[in-house]
Amino acid sequence: MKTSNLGYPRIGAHRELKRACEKYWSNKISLEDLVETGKSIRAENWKLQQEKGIDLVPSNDFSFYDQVLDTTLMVGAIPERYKNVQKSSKNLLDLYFAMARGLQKDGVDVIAMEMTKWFDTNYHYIVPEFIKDQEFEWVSQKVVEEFKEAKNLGIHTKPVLLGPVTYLLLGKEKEEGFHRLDLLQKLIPVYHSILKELLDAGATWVQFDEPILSTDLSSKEQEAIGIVYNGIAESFPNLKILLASYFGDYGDNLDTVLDLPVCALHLDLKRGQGQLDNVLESEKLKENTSLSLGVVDGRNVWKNDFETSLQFIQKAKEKLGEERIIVSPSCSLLHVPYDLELEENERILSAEIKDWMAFAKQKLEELQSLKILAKSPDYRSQKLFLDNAASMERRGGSKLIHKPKVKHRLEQLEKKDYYRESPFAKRKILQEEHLKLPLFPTTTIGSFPQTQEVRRNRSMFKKGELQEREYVGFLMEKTTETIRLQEEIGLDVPVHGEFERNDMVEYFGEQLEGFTFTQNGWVQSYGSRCVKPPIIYGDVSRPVPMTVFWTSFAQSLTDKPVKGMLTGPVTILQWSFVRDDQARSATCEQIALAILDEVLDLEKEGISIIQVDEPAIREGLPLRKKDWGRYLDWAIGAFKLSTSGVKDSTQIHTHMCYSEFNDIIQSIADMDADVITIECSRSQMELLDAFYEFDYPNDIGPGVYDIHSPRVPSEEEIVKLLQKAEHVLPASKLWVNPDCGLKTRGWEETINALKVMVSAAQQMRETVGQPSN
Ligand SMILES: CN1c2c(nc(N)[nH]c2=O)NC[C@@H]1CNc1ccc(C(=O)N[C@@H](CCC(=O)N[C@@H](CCC(=O)N[C@@H](CCC(=O)O)C(=O)O)C(=O)O)C(=O)O)cc1
Ligand SMILES: N[C@@H](CCS)C(=O)O
Ligand SMILES: [Zn+2]
Repeated sequence: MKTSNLGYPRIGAHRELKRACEKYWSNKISLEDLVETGKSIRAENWKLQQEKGIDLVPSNDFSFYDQVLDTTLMVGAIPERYKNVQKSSKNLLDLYFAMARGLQKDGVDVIAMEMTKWFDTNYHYIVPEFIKDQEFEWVSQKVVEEFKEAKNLGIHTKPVLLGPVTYLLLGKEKEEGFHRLDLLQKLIPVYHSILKELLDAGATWVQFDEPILSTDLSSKEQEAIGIVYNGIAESFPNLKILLASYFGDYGDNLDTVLDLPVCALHLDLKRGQGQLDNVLESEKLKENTSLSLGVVDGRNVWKNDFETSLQFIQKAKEKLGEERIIVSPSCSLLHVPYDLELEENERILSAEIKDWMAFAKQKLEELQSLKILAKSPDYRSQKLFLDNAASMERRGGSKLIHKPKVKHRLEQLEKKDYYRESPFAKRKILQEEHLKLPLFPTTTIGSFPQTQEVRRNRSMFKKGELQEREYVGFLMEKTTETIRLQEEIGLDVPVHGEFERNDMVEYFGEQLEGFTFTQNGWVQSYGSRCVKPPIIYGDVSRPVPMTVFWTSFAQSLTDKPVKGMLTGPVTILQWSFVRDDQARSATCEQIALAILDEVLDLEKEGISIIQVDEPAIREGLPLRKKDWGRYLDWAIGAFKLSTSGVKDSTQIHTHMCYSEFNDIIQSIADMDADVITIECSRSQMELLDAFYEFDYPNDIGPGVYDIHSPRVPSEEEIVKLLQKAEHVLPASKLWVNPDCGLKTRGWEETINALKVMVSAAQQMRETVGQPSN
């Protein structure tokens, strides 16, 4: 029996990589310093995993930005627009960062590659771009270099490669007339060259990640998997292939993978528990194929229940024998924080709840314990097991979890609680009378720049170095300045700016009962950006108002209607670590009621426009279509529950970014928000087509400029986008706003861009009804 890990967090236990990257990007440290930081994080991770008894320690799971972008550079799929950067860069990392972030320097002006969500996680990958005559060549040697780097430290690793089928399918065709899978035959030789070099360097195992196998695949896509892995096995008979899919079971792809001549097949037994029986009972399971049993949850922070895991392991052991079992996490540990031991402040994370949890480092220990216990004939009498069982029992019996009042409130819900009083058409008239907004009303999505100054003040306040009075005074100043600024710029619906928030989810988690949070539980979201997901351990309720003070304060500074800003129940759920002792739908409904309480309090305080952000609704969609209906029922239901109790004259907005709407447009319409603001500029308003074709009934604010870039758009550009929008939707339905919040931007570019946006809206008002050319 072996233990294996699929991947380890790479941002550094104290976010060393984040800090080093950001310093390098602002020319504060040299390339050598940055490279050194990467090297020391890798060494630390490898040594730790070795110390914790992991037999198959991954390499090439490290990344300076993203593992999909690493693959793009590895196979030389560098889009044409970076060729000049490639020629002028002295090193591959600068080219790599230009692809990730765009580059505006020394006369070069090149936009970044698109970024989107990695399956149903809050991690973002850089989308590969392909053309019809795409060529591939082995460019970046990273995978071989890192294998050798570990070897020099005396650690024999298992290199991890993103498999070619998933890589191609996650990309986009940038031209018409071909399908990206047609490129497979050109891509395979590059993988073969790499494998040859890895074998020459002494590699034995290679892990191929093909998480696309947890989604619905066509027979052509399944065939592609067969072609790739039969080909590799044939060309490299001495290579031990570990094929890994995760975030779900293999479903209809199971026969395809069981046919493959691989040394080990990884099963995610957290998301796909039922598949172990299917695999063990299948006549197709090859005699020499081992199973990597993903029993330790790589997507959550709860301590492993050894009894459950050991039952899986024993079952597999009885059927296959000990030597064909590998004990693993369900997926890479990239999605969980580093180390629970760093959580030392009991006032933040109580000892009682900490006892129920395991972060990446603790999960390594769990793998080792499971291996030891699985080898023991009477594991239930072992101390390792008894300690774990006692902890499970303490959690099960804890008084912190169940709140009868919350459960009772859920039981009382009626159908009417999920519906607004009147249909949209009637609400719209009442809202127009009440709000008196012009055509093409202008607004922003909520956050304004979270500058170093804002973060430093909060950090000082949290450390006790700044009194509450001073911190609140500082936030009041920022909010006041921001309201004044929005008035000067001429925005019709100002916001308070969200300066008091560390994060749009964590901030709410900190104020809700049933949630706890961490000091250092950082998880990479994209590139150098991290989030600290709150942890939902019990029934959720809202003890006191969360945003009323700041919204009312902002409203007191202006006669314009200030838009209240909340995060919606599905997004709070999706971006938190969620309790695993009840259905996610039940937890989501509890959060919805807490948000409803806040919505009603804002309304009571005279706030007439309330935005409930739901950027994660699309991301939470199950990976298999058959599961969509059930999810959408409860997710859309939760949003409606959180917003339906208001008066007809109160305008509910929602906001979504990173979303493709075509396949869920009916559900978006069912949310019945009076206004939806969406990310649209990077697709040049293409996303609006879904709203047009569906004849979407309510109002829409298609984002008119990209907030991920410091670039200030021109008025002409925005007018063009708005005219495009007006072609598909009547002017009376359109709002004007950026793609998303402005928290990652600087002040200067924010002010300039908003001025241009307001001016473009004015131009549109003047031309309404006139034919545009
Ligand atoms: C909209 N997005 C979000 C997602 N998920 C969320 N949970 N939240 C989101 O907003 N998913 C999809 C997208 C992802 N986009 C982003 C965008 C930006 C960030 C980001 O900027 N992250 C910050 C951390 C934010 C935060 O929690 N800040 C805290 C702590 C700040 C900090 O590091 N403090 C320093 C001290 C600072 C000083 O003294 O100067 C420290 O603790 O050492 C805060 O503001 O209080 C990031 O820096 O990565 C994430 C996702
Ligand atoms: N209100 C949030 C939404 C981000 S998706 C913001 O403006 O940052
Ligand atoms: Zn957004």
